[in-house]
Amino acid sequence: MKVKICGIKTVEEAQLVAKERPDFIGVVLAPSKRRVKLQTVREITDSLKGTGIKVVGVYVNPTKEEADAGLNEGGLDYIQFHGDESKEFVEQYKGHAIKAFPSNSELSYSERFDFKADYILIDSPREEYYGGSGVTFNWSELPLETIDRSRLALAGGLNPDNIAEAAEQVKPALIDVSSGVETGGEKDPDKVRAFIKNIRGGHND
Ligand SMILES: O=C(O)c1ccccc1NCC(=O)[C@H](O)[C@H](O)COP(=O)(O)O
Repeated sequence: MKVKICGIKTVEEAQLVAKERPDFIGVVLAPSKRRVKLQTVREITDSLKGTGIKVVGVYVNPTKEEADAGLNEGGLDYIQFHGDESKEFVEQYKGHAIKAFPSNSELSYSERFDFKADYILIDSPREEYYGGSGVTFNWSELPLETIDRSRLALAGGLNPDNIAEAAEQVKPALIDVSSGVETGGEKDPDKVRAFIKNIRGGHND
């Protein structure tokens, strides 16, 4: 099970979180209290070179120019499409694509998994925010027997206290968290450590 710590805002925060050895770090380029500039993204990706940690840029309905600039100028490994992007748009980024859907999407699970993205991320229900809301949904609504669990990414209100149960119940390929490992709006290394430990059964490796 891979882990993504999302909403990193500075090189310093990236370095602190990297010590806990997540598989992915996320930076938000969409309108958000966590939004960062492309220049900062480049500084973060440069600072993580050689660590093996992949950097994911989170966008809501980007243009092709914006997504391409994220990969080429920002040095991103993946683009996370967190809006209402079409199948055709997302497919252009196969090999570098995460497609997020709110748990209350109008699309069926089978339609969501028809998107040719590397991961299909199921997040909190869409209400006020597109993402990073810290709101949990009922994991038992996921049709685990019929979806491609090797591409399933789980997010939405996860934290060090509920992650062991979520991981055990859902067994996704990727787990994504933001609010649940923050204190006062900043990433909290102790919470990140506890979160990853509770997924990896006591080992941070
Ligand atoms: O984090 C944001 O502010 C954000 C804003 C707009 C679109 C997506 C956003 N975050 C995407 C993520 O990948 C979060 O990690 C995911 O939504 C889970 O967030 P949380 O419930 O806070 O753990």
